[in-house]
Amino acid sequence: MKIALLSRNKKLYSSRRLIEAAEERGHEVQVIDVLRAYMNIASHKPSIHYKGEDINDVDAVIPRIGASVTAYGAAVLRQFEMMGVFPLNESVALTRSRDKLRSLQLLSRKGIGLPVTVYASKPDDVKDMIAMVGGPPLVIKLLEGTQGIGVVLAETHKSAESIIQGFMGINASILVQEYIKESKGADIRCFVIGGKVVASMKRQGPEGEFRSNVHRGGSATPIKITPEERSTAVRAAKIMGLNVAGVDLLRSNHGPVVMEVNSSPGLEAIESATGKDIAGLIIEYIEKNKKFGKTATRGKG
Ligand SMILES: Nc1ncnc2c1ncn2[C@@H]1O[C@H](COP(=O)(O)OP(=O)(O)OP(=O)(O)O)[C@@H](O)[C@H]1O
Ligand SMILES: [Mg+2]
Ligand SMILES: [Mg+2]
Repeated sequence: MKIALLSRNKKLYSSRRLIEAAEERGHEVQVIDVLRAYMNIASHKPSIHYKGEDINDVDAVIPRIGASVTAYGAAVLRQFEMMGVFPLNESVALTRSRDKLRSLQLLSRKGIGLPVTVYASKPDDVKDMIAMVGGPPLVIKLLEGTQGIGVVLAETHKSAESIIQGFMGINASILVQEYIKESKGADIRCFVIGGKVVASMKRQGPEGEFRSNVHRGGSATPIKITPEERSTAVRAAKIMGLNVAGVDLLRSNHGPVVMEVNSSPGLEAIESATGKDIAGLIIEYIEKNKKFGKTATRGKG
């Protein structure tokens, strides 16, 4: 089959591995930088052009769309869906997962365990907000943060208030969250493909750091997860509508809680921690499941 890989950089580990795994299995991969793709929005005749070429012979599309190009990338993916091309993850699920509030709301309505979380833009009553998550210590997160940047632990009322006021002062939307102390600076990444957890790793922050992000010096090791963790990860991916997802969990006293669900989970850490051929499993999933027009929304968004 012919696979379109939506990626801005084919030299990145995850892109390289997906290309390698597809080619090993005799497939052809075309890498498309979404920002350079252009689309004809003609009635009943959707098309995508890339570098002067009409892309009309693709069987499946793998989105690896960076957070900064989510909207345009999702439009390109949606165009493929309108053409009947099978997406590894569909555009609706991708945009859902990129919106932290929408994700938490979707997960909460299905009863997935979550850290107690309050969202705010311009709260008048900061003290009430702090009380809602059970008081300090608590975690304050910039909604736009990534790689652990913009995630702060406030240990006292005073520091919580001043950090929240500081973020409000620069008009940043924030999440205030119960601090899961029991997780001891570690989180669990469950890699889900087609409703199964195919690999999982524990990420542990360095001594004295509550954030486990590999970019903040965290280390990754394989971990055996519990049946409850497994079913939580699988359900979370399903609720988001993702065929492939990286579900991040914290081990709390009240069971596994989901921190976030990633629609383009990286392959490097999980493959090197577990030694598993995740890229190969993704291509296999496409081989088994690709079907013309097989999406929940057929590009309706
Ligand atoms: N409520 C919490 N309790 C305990 N630890 C937390 C909590 N929230 C976050 N952490 C720790 O901080 C790390 C970073 O938080 P989070 O994943 O929410 O932000 P991020 O990694 O910057 O965002 P993104 O994953 O979207 O790029 C987590 O991996 C986890 O180790
Ligand atoms: Mg994270
Ligand atoms: Mg993330």
